[in-house]
This record gives sequence, structure tokens and C-alpha cells, in this order.
Amino acid sequence: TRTTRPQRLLQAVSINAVRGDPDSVIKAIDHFCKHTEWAMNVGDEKGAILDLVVMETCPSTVLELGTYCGYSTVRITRLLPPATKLITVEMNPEYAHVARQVIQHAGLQDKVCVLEGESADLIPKMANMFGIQAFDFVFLDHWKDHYLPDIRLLEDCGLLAQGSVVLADNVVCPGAPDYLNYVRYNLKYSSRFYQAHLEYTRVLDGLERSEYQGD
Ligand SMILES: O=C(NCCCCc1cc2cnccc2s1)c1cc(-c2ccc(F)cc2)cc(O)c1O
Ligand SMILES: [Mg+2]
Repeated sequence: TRTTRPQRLLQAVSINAVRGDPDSVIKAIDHFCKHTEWAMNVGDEKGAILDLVVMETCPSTVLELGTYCGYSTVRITRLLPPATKLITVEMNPEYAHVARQVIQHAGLQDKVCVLEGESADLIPKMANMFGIQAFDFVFLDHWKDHYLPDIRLLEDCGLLAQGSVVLADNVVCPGAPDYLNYVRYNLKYSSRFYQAHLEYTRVLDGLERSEYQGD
């Protein structure tokens, strides 16, 4: 049977990226998506904004919802100090398997836990599973209509603390209007929009950075 797009992306990484070098993995994926086959990674333009927000947050606990092939996982984890942990959730087992290999090629497997399942099922179990209180940084990049229910679930599970930063991809394209309305007009959040473009295209998109103000 034909290979899948994630498998073709992984092959491009294994051929073109230097094992143990996260930046070469990022460059190999961006090159593949620009010149061979579009894929729904956050990409280089929005990725640079993601890098800046991660660096200014200096998180020690990170949650990513929507791993796909691990591109943003590698982008975030390469910026984290050694003792930090990133938990990333992917519901598609085939994507998760590819992501683990991409993350391993980057040499970051010891700092990342790739969980398979749906966010709504896994979020309530995370505090016990990982012995954490709150996430310092959350990257939302899964089903766009799950951003709102899942940020509310994170609040209800006490997994957001004062100063926690939630960064959401695709708030313009495909869009997450109910989520934007919630974080922009709710006093529990201080929110700002970063205008950009849909990965590897000229279509408008953007990221929303929302800082939790505490209960
Ligand atoms: O759908 C997108 N990402 C989500 C798919 C992951 C599904 C999951 C659900 C789930 C539930 N629980 C835990 C983990 C997970 S992972 C997506 C789509 C586009 C896009 C596609 C076509 C187009 F024309 C224009 C934009 C661009 C993007 O940057 C995206 O991120
Ligand atoms: Mg996205």
C-alpha cells in the first residue's frame, strides 16, 4: 500500500536531517513541506513566534495537544532546559508513531512523553500520571472546536496556575472563534494575537497567546 504523508515526511527527516540535531530536523521538515508536500505543521513563520513565546515563558512543565509528526514538539523541546518535561497528546496512533521517530531523530526523546488518546479523556488523569500541579506552558494545535472545552477542562482540573501561558495555533485558519471569544473577553485571561500566515502559504492565520490570571 502507498505510504502515508507522515511516513513520507519522516523519510525526508531520516535522509536530510542530522541525528541529534533538532534544528536540522526542523529545516528538513520545512523544506519537505515547502518543496514536496504541504503538511499541517505549525511551520517556520508561526514557529518563530512559538519559539519567542516559549523562550520568554521559560516553562518547566509543558503540555502540547496535537502532536501530528512532532514538528512543534521538537521546536519547543529544543528550547527547554534539561530537567523539564514536555507531554504531547496525539489521538492518531500512526501519527504518534511517526512523531516518536522524528523526536528521536532530534535526540529529544528523554524530555518528551508522547501520549496516545483524546485530550478530554487524558487531561483529568495528568496530575496523577505525572505528579504535576500546573502546566507553565500549553500549546493548542488539535481539533479547533476542542480548544475551548479543553482549556475549560484544564482550569477545572487545576492544571493552570497564575502566569500559565496558553498559545493556540490556527485561530484564524481553520479558526477557533468560540475559543477566541472566551480568552479575549474573560477576565481570567490576558490575551494577545500574533498575526501570521497558514504554514507554507500566504493565507492569513495567527496565534493567540493567553496568560491565565489565576482563579
Ligand atoms: O486540524 C488541524 N490540526 C488538528 C488535527 C489533529 C487532530 C487531533 C485531535 C486530538 C484530540 N485529542 C488529542 C489529540 C488530538 S490530535 C490543522 C489543520 C490545518 C489546515 C488544514 C487544511 C487547510 F486547508 C487549512 C488548515 C492547519 C493546522 O495548522 C492544523 O493544526
Ligand atoms: Mg496547527
